[in-house]
Amino acid sequence: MATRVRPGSKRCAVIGGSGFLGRHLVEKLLDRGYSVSLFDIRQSYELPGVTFHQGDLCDKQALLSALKDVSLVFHCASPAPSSDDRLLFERVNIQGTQTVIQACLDAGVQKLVLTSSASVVFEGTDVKNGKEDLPYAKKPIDYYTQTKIEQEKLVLEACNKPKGFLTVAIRPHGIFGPRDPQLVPTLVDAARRGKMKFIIGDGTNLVDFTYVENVVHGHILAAEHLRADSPICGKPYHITNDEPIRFWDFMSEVLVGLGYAAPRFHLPYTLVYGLALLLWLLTWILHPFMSFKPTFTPMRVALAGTYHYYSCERAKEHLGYKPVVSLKEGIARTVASYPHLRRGA
Ligand SMILES: NC(=O)c1ccc[n+]([C@@H]2O[C@H](COP(=O)([O-])OP(=O)(O)OC[C@H]3O[C@@H](n4cnc5c(N)ncnc54)[C@H](O)[C@@H]3O)[C@@H](O)[C@H]2O)c1
Ligand SMILES: CC(C)CCC[C@@H](C)[C@H]1CC[C@H]2C3=C(CC[C@]12C)[C@@]1(C)CC[C@H](O)[C@@H](C(=O)O)[C@@H]1CC3
Repeated sequence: MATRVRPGSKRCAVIGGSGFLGRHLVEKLLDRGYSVSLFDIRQSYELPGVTFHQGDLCDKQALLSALKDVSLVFHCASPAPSSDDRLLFERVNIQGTQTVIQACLDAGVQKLVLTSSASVVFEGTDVKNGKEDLPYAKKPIDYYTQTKIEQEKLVLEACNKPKGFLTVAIRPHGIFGPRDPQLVPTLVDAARRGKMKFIIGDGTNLVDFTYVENVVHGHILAAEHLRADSPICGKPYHITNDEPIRFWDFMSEVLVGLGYAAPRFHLPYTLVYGLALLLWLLTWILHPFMSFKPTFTPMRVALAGTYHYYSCERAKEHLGYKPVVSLKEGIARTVASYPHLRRGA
C-alpha cells in the first residue's frame, strides 16, 4: 500500500536527469529549493542536493528506490531520436512509461510531468501555428515520434483525480542550448564536411527553436499548477520560444556565430527528399554488410524544408507561461558555449 508523500514537499525525481534537458531541469529545480532524486541509466555529473540512482526505467524495483518520499516526478528520458531501433523505442518509451506510471502509483507519487514533443502531430507536411487540439500524426515520420505519441497517451490517460494522481505533458519543439548533444554538433559536423552549402526549398519555412531554459520554465510551471482543481490535468501543452524563425536563418545564425559560412544555394525540396529516401532505402538494404549513417535522412529533410511552428497560447493562459530567454539571447549563449566547435578549433 502506497504511503502518500506530504503534498507540497519539495522533493522530486527527474527520470532522464543525466541528459541535456534533464540536467538543465535539475539545476533549475535546485535553484528553486527542491531536492532531487535523479534516475538514469548513466551518470553524467554530480551536484549537491542531487541523489543519483542508476537504473533502467523498465525496471520497476529500481525506479521504486528512486521514488521513495517523492511527490512530484518529471519523466524526460528517451532513447536518442536519431536512432532507428524500433524495439528500443517501444521498450523504453511505451513499456518503460507504463512501468514509470505503475511505479508512481505504487510509491504514492501525486504528480507526473512528461516531456513529450510537439512532433507528435507532425507528419512531414506544414504545421503553422499548430494548437494542441491537432490530431496525433496518423503517419508519424519515425519510430521516435510513433512511440512518443503512445507515451503521451499513456501518461495523459493515467490522470486520475479520485486516486490523487495528476498528470500533464509538455510538448517542446527543437530544444537548443549549451550542452545540447544533437542540434549544434550535427550542424557543425555537416558544415565541417562541406555539406551545409545548400538551402532545401525556398528557405522561407518558419520553425520553432526553443531555448532550453524556456522548456525548463514550462515544466516547472506545469508542475506547480498541477492541482485537482486546475484545467491542466491530463492535458498537453506546447512550450516554444513563441518566436518562429526561418529554419535556414536559424541554421545560418548558429553557423556564422561559430565561424562557418551560411548556406547559400537552393535545392528543390522534392528532389532532396527523394534522394534522402533513396539513400535511406540503400542503407537499409545494405545494413547487414556495411554501416553508414547519412546526414540527410528523410526526417531531417522534412524538418528542414517544411513549416513546423506551434501556438503556446494555451500554456500562456493556463500556466502563465512566457519565454524567459529571447531567441537572440538564446542563440548568443549557445554559440558562446561551444568554443570547441568553432571553425579552426
Ligand atoms: N532535444 C529536443 O529537441 C527535444 C524536443 C522535444 C522533446 N524532447 C524530449 O525531451 C526529453 C529529453 O531529451 P534530451 O534532448 O535531453 O535527450 P538526452 O538524450 O540528452 O536525454 C535523455 C536521457 O534519458 C536517459 N535514458 C534513455 N533511456 C533510458 C532508460 N531506459 N532508463 C533510464 N534513462 C534512460 C539517457 O541516458 C539520457 O540521459 C526526451 O523525452 C525527448 O523526447 C527533446
Ligand atoms: C543537416 C542539417 C540539414 C540539419 C542539422 C540540424 C538537425 C540535426 C536538427 C534540426 C531540427 C532538429 C530537430 C530534432 C533533431 C535535430 C534536428 C533534426 C528533433 C527531431 C529531435 C526530437 C524532438 O522531439 C523534435 C521536436 O519535436 O522538437 C526535434 C525537432 C527538431
